[in-house]
Amino acid sequence: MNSEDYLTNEKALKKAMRKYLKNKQPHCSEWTPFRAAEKQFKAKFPPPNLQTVLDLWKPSAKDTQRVTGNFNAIPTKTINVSMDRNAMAYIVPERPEQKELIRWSLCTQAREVNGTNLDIHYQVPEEGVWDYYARSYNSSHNDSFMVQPKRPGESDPLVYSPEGPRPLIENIPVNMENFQQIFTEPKSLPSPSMHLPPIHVSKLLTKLRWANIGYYYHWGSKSYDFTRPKSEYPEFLKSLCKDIVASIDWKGVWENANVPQEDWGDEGPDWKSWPETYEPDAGIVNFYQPGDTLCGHVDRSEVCATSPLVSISLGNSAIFLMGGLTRSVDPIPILLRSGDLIIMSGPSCRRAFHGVPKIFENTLPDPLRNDENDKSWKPFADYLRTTRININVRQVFPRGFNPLETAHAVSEVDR
Ligand SMILES: O=C(O)CCC(=O)C(=O)O
Ligand SMILES: [Fe+2]
Repeated sequence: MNSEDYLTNEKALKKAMRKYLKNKQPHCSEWTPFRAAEKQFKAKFPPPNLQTVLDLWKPSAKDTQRVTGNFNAIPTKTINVSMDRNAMAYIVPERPEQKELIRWSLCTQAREVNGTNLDIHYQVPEEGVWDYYARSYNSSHNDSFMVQPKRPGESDPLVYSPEGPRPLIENIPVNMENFQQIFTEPKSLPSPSMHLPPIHVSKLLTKLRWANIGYYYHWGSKSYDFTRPKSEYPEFLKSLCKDIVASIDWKGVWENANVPQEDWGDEGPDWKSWPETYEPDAGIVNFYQPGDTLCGHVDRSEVCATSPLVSISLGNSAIFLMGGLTRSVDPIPILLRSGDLIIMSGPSCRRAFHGVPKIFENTLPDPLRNDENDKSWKPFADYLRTTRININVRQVFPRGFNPLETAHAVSEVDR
Protein backbone atom coordinates (compact mmCIF):
# COMPACT_ATOMS: atom_id res chain seq x y z
CA MET A 1 0.00 0.00 0.00
CA ASN A 2 1.31 3.44 -0.86
CA SER A 3 1.05 6.47 1.35
CA GLU A 4 -1.56 8.04 -0.99
CA ASP A 5 -3.97 5.12 -0.49
CA TYR A 6 -4.46 6.02 3.15
CA LEU A 7 -7.15 8.64 2.54
CA THR A 8 -10.17 6.83 1.23
CA ASN A 9 -13.35 7.71 3.11
CA GLU A 10 -15.17 10.06 0.72
CA LYS A 11 -18.19 10.65 2.97
CA ALA A 12 -16.11 11.57 6.00
CA LEU A 13 -14.02 13.88 3.84
CA LYS A 14 -17.09 15.75 2.54
CA LYS A 15 -18.45 16.12 6.06
CA ALA A 16 -15.10 17.45 7.28
CA MET A 17 -14.97 19.89 4.37
CA ARG A 18 -18.44 21.29 5.22
CA LYS A 19 -17.37 21.71 8.84
CA TYR A 20 -14.12 23.36 7.79
CA LEU A 21 -15.86 25.85 5.52
CA LYS A 22 -18.51 26.66 8.15
CA ASN A 23 -16.04 27.30 10.96
CA LYS A 24 -13.79 30.30 11.19
CA GLN A 25 -10.20 29.34 10.62
CA PRO A 26 -8.05 29.61 13.74
CA HIS A 27 -5.04 31.87 13.93
CA CYS A 28 -2.17 29.59 13.17
CA SER A 29 0.63 32.13 13.25
CA GLU A 30 1.26 31.44 16.93
CA TRP A 31 1.60 27.71 16.55
CA THR A 32 5.04 26.18 16.98
CA PRO A 33 6.21 24.08 14.01
CA PHE A 34 5.44 20.92 16.03
CA ARG A 35 1.89 22.09 16.82
CA ALA A 36 1.34 23.12 13.21
CA ALA A 37 2.36 19.65 12.02
CA GLU A 38 0.07 18.02 14.58
CA LYS A 39 -2.84 20.17 13.41
CA GLN A 40 -2.09 19.36 9.79
CA PHE A 41 -2.10 15.60 10.30
CA LYS A 42 -5.06 15.59 12.67
CA ALA A 43 -7.25 17.55 10.26
CA LYS A 44 -9.82 15.69 8.20
CA PHE A 45 -9.97 18.69 5.90
CA PRO A 46 -7.88 19.73 4.13
CA PRO A 47 -6.59 16.15 4.06
CA PRO A 48 -2.93 15.89 5.14
CA ASN A 49 -0.38 15.90 2.41
CA LEU A 50 1.09 12.43 2.63
CA GLN A 51 3.77 13.26 0.07
CA THR A 52 5.73 14.82 2.91
CA VAL A 53 5.54 11.70 5.06
CA LEU A 54 8.66 9.59 5.27
CA ASP A 55 7.83 6.09 4.08
CA LEU A 56 10.61 3.69 4.96
CA TRP A 57 9.03 0.63 3.51
CA LYS A 58 10.93 0.47 0.27
CA PRO A 59 14.68 0.19 0.72
CA SER A 60 16.73 1.96 -1.90
CA ALA A 61 18.56 -0.32 -4.34
CA LYS A 62 22.06 0.55 -3.17
CA ASP A 63 21.39 -0.53 0.42
CA THR A 64 22.54 -4.10 0.32
CA GLN A 65 25.12 -4.06 3.06
CA ARG A 66 24.10 -6.02 6.14
CA VAL A 67 24.98 -4.99 9.64
CA THR A 68 26.08 -7.88 11.79
CA GLY A 69 24.07 -8.59 14.91
CA ASN A 70 21.36 -10.95 15.96
CA PHE A 71 18.84 -9.52 13.53
CA ASN A 72 21.06 -8.56 10.60
CA ALA A 73 19.53 -5.12 10.32
CA ILE A 74 19.80 -3.68 6.81
CA PRO A 75 20.36 0.07 6.52
CA THR A 76 17.64 1.28 4.19
CA LYS A 77 17.45 5.06 4.08
CA THR A 78 19.36 8.03 5.35
CA ILE A 79 17.07 10.52 7.03
CA ASN A 80 18.07 14.13 7.23
CA VAL A 81 17.11 15.06 10.79
CA SER A 82 18.62 18.52 10.94
CA MET A 83 20.92 20.85 9.02
CA ASP A 84 24.02 18.97 10.02
CA ARG A 85 22.80 15.55 11.00
CA ASN A 86 21.60 12.41 9.32
CA ALA A 87 20.03 9.35 10.88
CA MET A 88 19.92 5.87 9.43
CA ALA A 89 16.78 3.78 9.07
CA TYR A 90 17.06 -0.01 9.10
CA ILE A 91 14.98 -2.94 8.01
CA VAL A 92 15.10 -5.91 10.37
CA PRO A 93 14.06 -8.85 8.23
CA GLU A 94 13.87 -11.66 10.79
CA ARG A 95 11.42 -9.91 13.06
CA PRO A 96 9.49 -11.88 15.64
CA GLU A 97 5.96 -13.05 15.17
CA GLN A 98 3.68 -10.02 15.38
CA LYS A 99 0.75 -12.18 16.37
CA GLU A 100 2.61 -13.29 19.50
CA LEU A 101 3.28 -9.70 20.53
CA ILE A 102 -0.38 -8.83 20.02
CA ARG A 103 -1.60 -11.84 22.01
CA TRP A 104 0.82 -10.97 24.80
CA SER A 105 -0.29 -7.30 24.86
CA LEU A 106 -3.93 -8.21 25.24
CA CYS A 107 -3.97 -11.47 27.21
CA THR A 108 -1.02 -11.06 29.54
CA GLN A 109 -0.22 -7.40 29.88
CA ALA A 110 -3.68 -5.79 29.97
CA ARG A 111 -4.35 -6.99 33.51
CA GLU A 112 -4.83 -5.31 36.86
CA VAL A 113 -1.51 -6.59 38.27
CA ASN A 114 0.32 -4.45 35.73
CA GLY A 115 -1.98 -1.44 36.01
CA THR A 116 -4.28 -0.50 33.12
CA ASN A 117 -6.57 2.49 32.57
CA LEU A 118 -9.62 0.20 32.84
CA ASP A 119 -8.75 -1.21 36.25
CA ILE A 120 -8.77 2.25 37.76
CA HIS A 121 -12.47 2.61 37.11
CA TYR A 122 -13.91 -0.87 36.61
CA GLN A 123 -14.03 -4.12 38.52
CA VAL A 124 -12.49 -6.10 35.68
CA PRO A 125 -12.51 -9.84 36.53
CA GLU A 126 -9.13 -11.23 37.55
CA GLU A 127 -8.72 -13.11 34.27
CA GLY A 128 -8.31 -9.69 32.59
CA VAL A 129 -10.43 -7.83 30.07
CA TRP A 130 -9.27 -9.86 27.07
CA ASP A 131 -9.93 -13.37 28.44
CA TYR A 132 -13.32 -12.26 29.77
CA TYR A 133 -14.11 -10.76 26.35
CA ALA A 134 -12.94 -13.91 24.56
CA ARG A 135 -15.28 -16.00 26.73
CA SER A 136 -18.18 -13.67 25.90
CA TYR A 137 -17.25 -13.91 22.21
CA ASN A 138 -17.77 -17.65 22.21
CA SER A 139 -20.75 -17.74 24.54
CA SER A 140 -24.41 -18.13 23.70
CA HIS A 141 -25.17 -15.93 26.76
CA ASN A 142 -23.08 -13.09 25.45
CA ASP A 143 -25.33 -10.42 27.05
CA SER A 144 -24.46 -11.48 30.56
CA PHE A 145 -20.76 -10.50 30.30
CA MET A 146 -21.05 -7.20 32.10
CA VAL A 147 -18.43 -5.30 34.10
CA GLN A 148 -19.34 -3.19 37.13
CA PRO A 149 -17.76 0.22 37.80
CA LYS A 150 -15.65 0.68 40.91
CA ARG A 151 -17.46 2.57 43.61
CA PRO A 152 -15.99 5.85 44.87
CA GLY A 153 -13.26 5.02 47.35
CA GLU A 154 -12.52 1.70 45.63
CA SER A 155 -10.76 3.57 42.87
CA ASP A 156 -6.97 3.75 42.94
CA PRO A 157 -5.44 7.11 43.76
CA LEU A 158 -5.11 8.27 40.19
CA VAL A 159 -6.87 10.99 38.32
CA TYR A 160 -7.56 9.69 34.87
CA SER A 161 -10.77 9.60 32.93
CA PRO A 162 -11.66 6.39 31.08
CA GLU A 163 -13.03 8.56 28.27
CA GLY A 164 -11.13 10.93 26.03
CA PRO A 165 -7.45 11.64 25.58
CA ARG A 166 -4.77 11.33 28.21
CA PRO A 167 -4.17 14.56 30.11
CA LEU A 168 -1.21 16.64 29.03
CA ILE A 169 0.96 17.07 32.11
CA GLU A 170 4.23 18.92 32.08
CA ASN A 171 6.62 16.97 34.30
CA ILE A 172 10.19 17.80 35.16
CA PRO A 173 13.12 15.84 33.71
CA VAL A 174 14.15 13.06 36.08
CA ASN A 175 17.79 12.42 37.00
CA MET A 176 19.87 10.59 39.61
CA GLU A 177 19.54 13.51 42.05
CA ASN A 178 15.79 14.06 42.01
CA PHE A 179 14.28 10.64 41.19
CA GLN A 180 13.68 9.56 44.80
CA GLN A 181 11.70 12.60 45.67
CA ILE A 182 9.66 12.40 42.47
CA PHE A 183 9.03 8.67 42.52
CA THR A 184 8.07 8.42 46.16
CA GLU A 185 6.14 11.64 46.69
CA PRO A 186 2.40 11.09 47.31
CA LYS A 187 0.49 10.87 44.03
CA SER A 188 -2.80 12.59 43.24
CA LEU A 189 -5.92 11.95 45.30
CA PRO A 190 -8.74 9.71 44.08
CA SER A 191 -10.83 11.04 41.26
CA PRO A 192 -14.29 12.18 42.38
CA SER A 193 -17.28 9.86 42.04
CA MET A 194 -18.04 9.32 38.40
CA HIS A 195 -21.31 7.34 38.47
CA LEU A 196 -20.24 5.09 35.64
CA PRO A 197 -22.91 2.60 34.61
CA PRO A 198 -22.14 -1.13 34.25
CA ILE A 199 -20.76 -1.87 30.81
CA HIS A 200 -20.62 -4.85 28.48
CA VAL A 201 -17.11 -6.26 28.18
CA SER A 202 -17.01 -5.78 24.38
CA LYS A 203 -17.66 -2.05 24.89
CA LEU A 204 -15.17 -1.88 27.74
CA LEU A 205 -12.48 -3.39 25.54
CA THR A 206 -12.76 -0.45 23.15
CA LYS A 207 -11.87 1.81 26.09
CA LEU A 208 -8.60 0.03 26.80
CA ARG A 209 -5.83 2.63 26.31
CA TRP A 210 -2.74 1.54 28.21
CA ALA A 211 -1.14 -1.15 30.32
CA ASN A 212 2.12 -0.80 32.24
CA ILE A 213 5.21 -2.94 31.82
CA GLY A 214 7.51 -3.15 34.86
CA TYR A 215 7.51 -0.04 37.07
CA TYR A 216 4.06 1.43 37.60
CA TYR A 217 3.63 4.61 35.57
CA HIS A 218 1.43 7.23 37.19
CA TRP A 219 -0.28 9.19 34.42
CA GLY A 220 -1.59 11.85 36.81
CA SER A 221 1.94 13.12 37.45
CA LYS A 222 3.71 11.47 34.50
CA SER A 223 6.17 9.79 36.80
CA TYR A 224 6.86 6.27 38.05
CA ASP A 225 5.41 5.29 41.38
CA PHE A 226 7.65 3.25 43.67
CA THR A 227 5.02 3.06 46.35
CA ARG A 228 3.31 0.40 44.22
CA PRO A 229 4.71 -3.04 43.62
CA LYS A 230 6.70 -3.47 40.42
CA SER A 231 5.36 -6.26 38.25
CA GLU A 232 7.74 -8.87 36.93
CA TYR A 233 9.46 -7.76 33.73
CA PRO A 234 8.65 -10.09 30.79
CA GLU A 235 11.90 -11.90 29.95
CA PHE A 236 11.00 -12.40 26.28
CA LEU A 237 10.47 -8.64 25.79
CA LYS A 238 13.71 -7.81 27.57
CA SER A 239 15.70 -10.18 25.40
CA LEU A 240 13.88 -9.12 22.21
CA CYS A 241 14.73 -5.46 22.82
CA LYS A 242 18.29 -6.28 23.85
CA ASP A 243 18.70 -8.17 20.57
CA ILE A 244 17.26 -5.23 18.65
CA VAL A 245 19.62 -2.77 20.34
CA ALA A 246 22.56 -5.13 19.80
CA SER A 247 21.75 -5.36 16.09
CA ILE A 248 22.31 -1.66 15.45
CA ASP A 249 25.62 -0.28 14.25
CA TRP A 250 25.86 2.37 16.98
CA LYS A 251 29.36 3.39 15.93
CA GLY A 252 27.98 4.25 12.50
CA VAL A 253 25.08 6.13 14.07
CA TRP A 254 26.98 8.24 16.59
CA GLU A 255 30.47 8.74 15.27
CA ASN A 256 29.33 11.07 12.51
CA ALA A 257 26.42 12.55 14.37
CA ASN A 258 28.05 15.83 15.46
CA VAL A 259 26.66 15.59 18.99
CA PRO A 260 28.86 17.58 21.39
CA GLN A 261 30.49 15.37 24.02
CA GLU A 262 29.02 17.41 26.91
CA ASP A 263 25.45 16.75 25.70
CA TRP A 264 25.84 13.13 26.76
CA GLY A 265 26.04 14.11 30.45
CA ASP A 266 28.60 13.15 33.10
CA GLU A 267 29.13 9.62 31.81
CA GLY A 268 30.07 10.77 28.30
CA PRO A 269 28.86 8.99 25.13
CA ASP A 270 27.42 5.87 26.75
CA TRP A 271 26.42 4.27 23.40
CA LYS A 272 29.72 2.42 23.44
CA SER A 273 28.51 0.26 26.31
CA TRP A 274 24.85 -0.18 25.24
CA PRO A 275 25.35 -3.74 24.02
CA GLU A 276 26.20 -4.62 27.66
CA THR A 277 24.38 -1.99 29.71
CA TYR A 278 21.08 -1.62 27.89
CA GLU A 279 18.35 -3.39 29.83
CA PRO A 280 14.73 -2.23 29.87
CA ASP A 281 12.86 -2.16 33.19
CA ALA A 282 9.67 -0.26 32.30
CA GLY A 283 7.30 0.52 29.46
CA ILE A 284 3.75 1.04 28.32
CA VAL A 285 1.52 -0.83 25.92
CA ASN A 286 -0.60 1.80 24.15
CA PHE A 287 -3.89 0.83 22.51
CA TYR A 288 -5.32 3.29 19.96
CA GLN A 289 -8.83 3.34 18.48
CA PRO A 290 -9.95 5.39 15.43
CA GLY A 291 -9.73 9.10 16.16
CA ASP A 292 -7.26 8.60 19.02
CA THR A 293 -4.12 10.67 18.95
CA LEU A 294 -1.15 11.10 21.25
CA CYS A 295 -0.19 14.73 21.71
CA GLY A 296 3.39 15.90 21.33
CA HIS A 297 5.37 15.10 24.45
CA VAL A 298 8.80 14.18 25.81
CA ASP A 299 9.41 10.99 27.78
CA ARG A 300 11.69 12.26 30.50
CA SER A 301 10.62 10.35 33.59
CA GLU A 302 13.49 7.90 33.19
CA VAL A 303 16.83 8.45 34.92
CA CYS A 304 18.59 6.97 31.87
CA ALA A 305 18.25 9.99 29.62
CA THR A 306 20.10 8.67 26.58
CA SER A 307 19.74 4.89 26.56
CA PRO A 308 17.50 3.50 23.78
CA LEU A 309 13.72 3.57 23.96
CA VAL A 310 12.37 0.82 21.69
CA SER A 311 8.91 1.41 20.25
CA ILE A 312 7.12 -1.41 18.38
CA SER A 313 4.10 -0.68 16.17
CA LEU A 314 1.41 -3.31 15.59
CA GLY A 315 -1.98 -3.35 13.85
CA ASN A 316 -3.18 -0.33 11.87
CA SER A 317 -0.72 2.23 10.52
CA ALA A 318 -0.06 5.65 12.00
CA ILE A 319 1.80 8.88 11.44
CA PHE A 320 4.53 9.44 13.99
CA LEU A 321 5.98 12.93 14.38
CA MET A 322 9.66 12.92 15.31
CA GLY A 323 10.59 16.38 16.55
CA GLY A 324 13.56 17.96 18.27
CA LEU A 325 14.41 19.13 21.79
CA THR A 326 11.85 21.97 21.57
CA ARG A 327 8.53 22.36 19.79
CA SER A 328 10.11 24.95 17.54
CA VAL A 329 11.90 22.21 15.59
CA ASP A 330 9.97 21.14 12.49
CA PRO A 331 9.11 17.44 13.08
CA ILE A 332 9.65 14.65 10.55
CA PRO A 333 6.40 12.80 9.83
CA ILE A 334 7.05 9.05 9.54
CA LEU A 335 4.56 6.43 8.38
CA LEU A 336 4.61 3.50 10.82
CA ARG A 337 3.19 0.19 9.71
CA SER A 338 2.61 -2.99 11.69
CA GLY A 339 5.98 -4.47 12.63
CA ASP A 340 7.92 -1.19 12.37
CA LEU A 341 10.30 -0.17 15.13
CA ILE A 342 11.43 3.26 16.23
CA ILE A 343 14.45 3.56 18.50
CA MET A 344 14.89 6.87 20.30
CA SER A 345 18.31 7.27 21.86
CA GLY A 346 21.12 9.70 22.59
CA PRO A 347 20.96 13.34 23.77
CA SER A 348 19.30 14.72 20.64
CA CYS A 349 16.57 12.12 20.27
CA ARG A 350 15.73 10.25 23.49
CA ARG A 351 14.17 13.35 25.02
CA ALA A 352 12.91 14.85 21.77
CA PHE A 353 9.28 15.86 21.23
CA HIS A 354 7.20 13.26 19.46
CA GLY A 355 3.56 12.32 19.02
CA VAL A 356 1.00 10.35 17.02
CA PRO A 357 -1.47 12.72 15.31
CA LYS A 358 -3.11 10.16 13.05
CA ILE A 359 -4.17 6.51 13.03
CA PHE A 360 -5.29 5.15 9.67
CA GLU A 361 -8.28 2.84 9.46
CA ASN A 362 -8.37 -0.23 7.20
CA THR A 363 -4.60 -0.61 7.10
CA LEU A 364 -4.26 -3.95 8.87
CA PRO A 365 -1.77 -6.12 6.96
CA ASP A 366 -3.11 -9.38 5.55
CA PRO A 367 -1.26 -11.71 7.96
CA LEU A 368 -3.13 -10.09 10.88
CA ARG A 369 -6.58 -10.42 9.31
CA ASN A 370 -8.98 -13.29 9.78
CA ASP A 371 -7.33 -16.61 9.09
CA GLU A 372 -9.54 -19.58 8.23
CA ASN A 373 -6.80 -21.95 9.37
CA ASP A 374 -6.48 -20.36 12.79
CA LYS A 375 -9.86 -20.03 14.49
CA SER A 376 -8.28 -18.79 17.73
CA TRP A 377 -7.13 -15.65 15.88
CA LYS A 378 -10.69 -14.55 14.98
CA PRO A 379 -11.43 -12.37 18.08
CA PHE A 380 -7.99 -10.75 17.70
CA ALA A 381 -8.58 -10.02 14.01
CA ASP A 382 -11.96 -8.47 14.85
CA TYR A 383 -10.46 -6.27 17.56
CA LEU A 384 -7.52 -5.26 15.39
CA ARG A 385 -9.72 -4.09 12.53
CA THR A 386 -9.94 -0.72 14.30
CA THR A 387 -6.87 -0.83 16.53
CA ARG A 388 -3.22 0.16 16.64
CA ILE A 389 -0.99 -1.19 19.41
CA ASN A 390 2.33 0.32 20.41
CA ILE A 391 4.73 -1.42 22.79
CA ASN A 392 6.93 1.31 24.23
CA VAL A 393 9.93 -0.16 26.04
CA ARG A 394 12.09 2.02 28.33
CA GLN A 395 15.03 1.88 30.67
CA VAL A 396 14.50 3.90 33.87
CA PHE A 397 17.68 2.96 35.78
CA PRO A 398 21.17 1.82 34.89
CA ARG A 399 21.40 -1.95 34.77
CA GLY A 400 21.71 -3.54 38.22
CA PHE A 401 20.70 -0.36 40.08
CA ASN A 402 18.12 -0.99 42.78
CA PRO A 403 16.28 2.26 43.61
CA LEU A 404 14.57 0.75 46.63
CA GLU A 405 17.88 -0.19 48.22
CA THR A 406 19.08 3.37 47.74
CA ALA A 407 15.83 4.79 49.12
CA HIS A 408 16.28 2.57 52.18
CA ALA A 409 19.91 3.64 52.63
CA VAL A 410 18.92 7.31 52.43
CA SER A 411 16.17 6.97 55.01
CA GLU A 412 18.64 5.17 57.33
CA VAL A 413 21.03 8.11 57.04
CA ASP A 414 18.21 10.59 57.63
CA ARG A 415 17.43 8.92 60.93
O1 LIG B 1 2.36 5.09 19.86
C1 LIG B 1 3.50 5.47 19.58
O2 LIG B 1 4.05 5.21 18.51
C2 LIG B 1 4.27 6.32 20.57
C3 LIG B 1 3.87 6.16 22.00
C4 LIG B 1 4.62 7.07 22.90
O3 LIG B 1 5.24 8.01 22.48
C5 LIG B 1 4.62 6.83 24.35
O4 LIG B 1 4.04 5.86 24.84
O5 LIG B 1 5.25 7.63 25.07
FE1 LIG C 1 6.40 8.92 24.01
